[in-house]
Amino acid sequence: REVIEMYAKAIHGAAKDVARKLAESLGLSGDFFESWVCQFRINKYNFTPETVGSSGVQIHTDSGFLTILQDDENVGGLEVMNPSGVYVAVDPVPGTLLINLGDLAKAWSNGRFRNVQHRVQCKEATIRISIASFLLASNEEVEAPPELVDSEHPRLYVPFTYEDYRKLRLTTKLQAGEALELKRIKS
Ligand SMILES: O=C(O)CCC(=O)C(=O)O
Ligand SMILES: [Fe+2]
Repeated sequence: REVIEMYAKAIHGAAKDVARKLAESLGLSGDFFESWVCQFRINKYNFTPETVGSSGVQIHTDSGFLTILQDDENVGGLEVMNPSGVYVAVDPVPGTLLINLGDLAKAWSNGRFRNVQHRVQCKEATIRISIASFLLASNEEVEAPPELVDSEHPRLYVPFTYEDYRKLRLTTKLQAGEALELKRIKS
């Protein structure tokens, strides 16, 4: 329990650091993510000879701002979709963490960041374990800061809370980023 608490605290801090640096890369400074929360999921895949070649996790985007993934060091299978729509395998690199951006990053950045689609394929009949830590918003509404909105970059999405958005993804079963388009401001 102590180890998990330490891990959680460190990852939460790292997630907020990375988010702040991403904001800085857009020329913004400020405490945008200070109150944002982190959620963890330990994924265990019981891959068998029958599941080889099939999907362990279907194609999806993560709903939060960013995900820090501690992937299984021995068992590959993660694939991300590149901008041309081609799956690219992300082979495990021991001792590293992987970061990918989710739907909130696209909304918050007014479309500048991309919510990357990914899936997990079963490559071999073995147990695969990964730890995904998601940086999610606080209770407040997520909206692009005014600096990212101008006449050339009109506001793309209505402000929404993460809770509201999570429910939308669940009820519509749109897991690959399409739910965000339901929040798009019609022009
Ligand atoms: O297990 C993995 O490598 C990825 C898991 C994942 O995409 C997720 O938990 O959202
Ligand atoms: Fe994911």
